[in-house]
Order: sequence, then C-alpha cells, then structure tokens
Amino acid sequence: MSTYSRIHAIDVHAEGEPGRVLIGSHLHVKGATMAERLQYCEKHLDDLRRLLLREPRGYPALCGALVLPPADPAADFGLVVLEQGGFRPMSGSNLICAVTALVETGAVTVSEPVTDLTVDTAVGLVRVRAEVSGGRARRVTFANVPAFAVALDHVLDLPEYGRVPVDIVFGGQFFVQARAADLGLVVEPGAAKQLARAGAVLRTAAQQQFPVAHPLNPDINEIALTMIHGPSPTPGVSGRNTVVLPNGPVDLADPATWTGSLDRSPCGTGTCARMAALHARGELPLNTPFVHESVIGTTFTGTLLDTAQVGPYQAVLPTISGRGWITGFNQYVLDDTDPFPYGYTLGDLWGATEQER
Ligand SMILES: O=C(O)[C@H]1NCC[C@@H]1O
Repeated sequence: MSTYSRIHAIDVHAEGEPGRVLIGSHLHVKGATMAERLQYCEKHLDDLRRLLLREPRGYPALCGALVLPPADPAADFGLVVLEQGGFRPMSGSNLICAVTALVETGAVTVSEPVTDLTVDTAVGLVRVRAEVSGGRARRVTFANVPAFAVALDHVLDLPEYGRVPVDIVFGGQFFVQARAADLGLVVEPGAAKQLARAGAVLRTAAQQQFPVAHPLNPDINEIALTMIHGPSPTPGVSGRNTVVLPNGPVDLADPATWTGSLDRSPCGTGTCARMAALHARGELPLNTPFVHESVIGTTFTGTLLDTAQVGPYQAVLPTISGRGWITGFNQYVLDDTDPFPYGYTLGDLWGATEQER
C-alpha cells in the first residue's frame, strides 16, 4: 500500500506574480534567528522547495512563501521565500501573497479598515499595513529593510551583449540592474524571451565578476536576480521593468542555457533596489511616489521615507504598496511511490532538464 504526504498551500498572486503560501506547515525549522532558519531551509528543505515549485506541481514562474513562527517576539510571523533559484531572505510579491493569505483566512488577528503586522525575515523586521474591508486584503504596504547601492555604472563584460554598465544593488536581495536600451531591448511582453535570455547572462556574469556580501549578514552573498528597466509609455508611471529569475543553471559558454522566467509583478525587492540606485544618483528624492510597472502592466508604488547607514553603505528606507489575490486553496500530495519526489524540469520550458529521482 502506498502512503501520501499532504501539503496544504494557498496559491496567491501579487500583481500577477504567483506565490504558493505555506501556512501551518508544522515543519520544524530550527534556528534562533530568521537568518539561521533560512540556512536551515537551504540545508534541509530543498527537496520540499523543488517538489512544490517544479513540475508536475509547479511551473517555471512559480515562487513560494513559507510562513513560520517568528524568531523575534516583536513580529507576528516569520517569512522564508522559495524561488526557483533557491531560498531567499525577502521578496515583495511573496510577502504580499503571504499577508493576503493570512488576512483572508483569518490566520492572523484582523482589524478593519487596517491590519498592522510585523514580519520577521533573515534581513530584518518588515512592518506591514494591510488595508482590509469585508475580510479581504485590498492593498498591502510594507516598509522594507534598508536598500542600498553597492556600485553604480559598473561595466560588465558579457558574451554577445558586450560591455554593459550595471548597478549592483540590494533591496532585500542583491540585484544586478541594467537599462534595456544598453542590451538592445525594450521591456515589452513581446520581448519576454529575449529579456529572460539577457537577464540570465547578466546575472551569471555579475556573479562571476562582482562578489557581494550584506554587511550585517555576510551569508547573504549572492546576486540573486537581474532587473532590466526602461521608460514606460503609460501616463502616471515612473518606469517599467522586468526581473529575470533563474530556473536552471546558466553556462556563459553555452547560449542554449541562457534562459529564465520573468517576474510577472513589478518586483518589490527589485523596485526598492532600483529606488536606492536612483536616489544615490540624485534622481529620486525622499517622499516622492515611484510607480513601477511590470512587463504585464501591473504596478507597485514605492516611496523612500528616509536614509540610513548599513555598514559602509548609504541606504534608504523604502516602502512598497501592491495588491494580492488568492487563486486557490490546494492540497498537494506526494505518494511514496511517485518516481519524482523532488519534481523535475525539462528543457522545453526550463533552463535545463533535471530528472533526479
Ligand atoms: O517582488 C519581489 O521582490 C519578487 N518577485 C519575485 C522575485 C522577487 O522575489
């Protein structure tokens, strides 16, 4: 007789970006701090991440949010983010997905018209304000951890694209950010494949050519994502961007591996990082709304509230505001006879084929 493991998840999207939210998972994630718990997930829960995000249960654009008890008693819950590239300390869209799921299922104490929450993450506490009416989270605004520019206009050497100036910036994760025009691209849905391709090259080259480490948490030391940005023709919008998430290993010598998946949302951590770069250039003052549009036309609104110091870096304190919608209440199953307990990827949709059993 075969047996099943069952995993309950609430599927949500934040301005188009899907996040599979795990609440009450009963996972014993060990660690005195969220930074230690993130490391525990990396060491012990990667099978679960792959099972949920890959085929046949997941798809390349899918992310996830693991809701945990907070390590800091000042917080309401702890958050560890699951992406195709690995576990992550923070994510704007996934935080909005988690808050939407928690509020709308009554898993946190909800008050209308505003529910205030504090989220414990591996990079610090994040204060959240959810606008709630009729039991629904209509809008989620969060005050992110400090964002800062590590380098502006650093020139990367890229195969095919040549020498391209980039910003290396932190907004809850480390980003390499480049202008679309410098890659011969525009940020439009019709260019999705070319944007994903360029994003994969930029991230891999940045990882090889520009080591990073967060001054307060040196274990956060990976350029996780690429942002490609440009102007927007939409009235009232400050700029358009897409973030490229890896969904398989990339080899700069093998163009067949230059793939990834585009963030369907305007990317919360990426927008914070982008605002930090603009502020460092004197192009975005404090208290000025920055409306960032995704490749599918959804928006997050960011604002810089103040400045701060993070180790040697001049930082800014950003807020991001956006909306989430529940798309499903699901129970995923792993049968112990299933030949793919870690899921799998196939090169038609993904960066690489991986069918480890
Ligand atoms: O909003 C964000 O921050 C993210 N969306 C998917 C990739 C990033 O984590």
